[in-house]
Amino acid sequence: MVTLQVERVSKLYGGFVALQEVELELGCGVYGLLGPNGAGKTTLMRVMTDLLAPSRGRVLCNGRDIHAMGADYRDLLGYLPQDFGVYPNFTAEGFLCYIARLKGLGRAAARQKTAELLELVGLSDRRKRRLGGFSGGERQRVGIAQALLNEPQVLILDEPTAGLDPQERIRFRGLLNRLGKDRLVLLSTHIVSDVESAADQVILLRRGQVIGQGTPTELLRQLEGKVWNVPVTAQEQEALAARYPCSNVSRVDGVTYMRLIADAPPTGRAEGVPANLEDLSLYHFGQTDR
Ligand SMILES: Nc1ncnc2c1ncn2[C@@H]1O[C@H](COP(=O)(O)OP(=O)(O)OP(=O)(O)O)[C@@H](O)[C@H]1O
Repeated sequence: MVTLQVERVSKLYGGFVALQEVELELGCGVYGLLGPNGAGKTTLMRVMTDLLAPSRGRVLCNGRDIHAMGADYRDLLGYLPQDFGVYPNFTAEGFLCYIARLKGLGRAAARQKTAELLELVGLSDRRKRRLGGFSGGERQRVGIAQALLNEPQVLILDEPTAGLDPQERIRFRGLLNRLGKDRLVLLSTHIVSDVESAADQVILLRRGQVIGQGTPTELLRQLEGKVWNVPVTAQEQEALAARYPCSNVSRVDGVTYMRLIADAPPTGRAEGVPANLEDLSLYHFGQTDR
């Protein structure tokens, strides 16, 4: 089983602290790195791929410093960068074969691996089509396939769901579940629903610091007894919004409900409800997807 340990990693860009004393221990499974824009997710992932040197601290894979491991680490690693670009004139099959050859696979092995991965990401029927005509979701799937060419034990995906439509997101979650069974998968996102159903563990990153790590259930325990569904009148709505963080407003049978985070019931009609990750994101980051 593979493990990754991030040991007191800090990263400074000039005087700006992008990561501060980050400590993490990861094993097999799917980890969702959740944080608002600018929290330091890409920086942390680049440090964990050994593409970026930390200012302080180090990352260990199975107990060995990844920088000292060099090519040995890259053999274990698959990476989908945030700005994954494709060559529009390549077919899906041609592109993957090309990357496979660059990664050192022989011609026959490259073909076989390409066919296998196109099947895994559900693109076999589109293998002869040019990438230039692919949708955002199809392109991301090609990106994931290229990251899997060397059968990595560590798979790092930076914002893999960017630009996916709802259908593609669901499909992507299924793929992640399969991939996380026997390897370490770390994906970053600022979209709460991405980690809600796909991640075994969630890592919360805010202003370069890890402010929480655990299963969604463990993290949600912090909010027990603090989330309220409150029926409101038009007059109440503004005053309550100014006073409490609001993770949702809904309308049912002509009544408006606000979902509020507060230590005590905000009004006499407030009903306590179980917290979800959307509430947690609002609580920690002051923002939701909505
Ligand atoms: N090369 C750089 N030089 C200076 N500052 C940088 C550099 N790269 C990133 N930063 C800053 O460091 C902070 C963290 O950036 P990073 O890209 O890691 O965040 P992120 O959580 O991935 O955000 P996003 O979701 O927007 O990609 C940001 O404030 C960013 O402006």
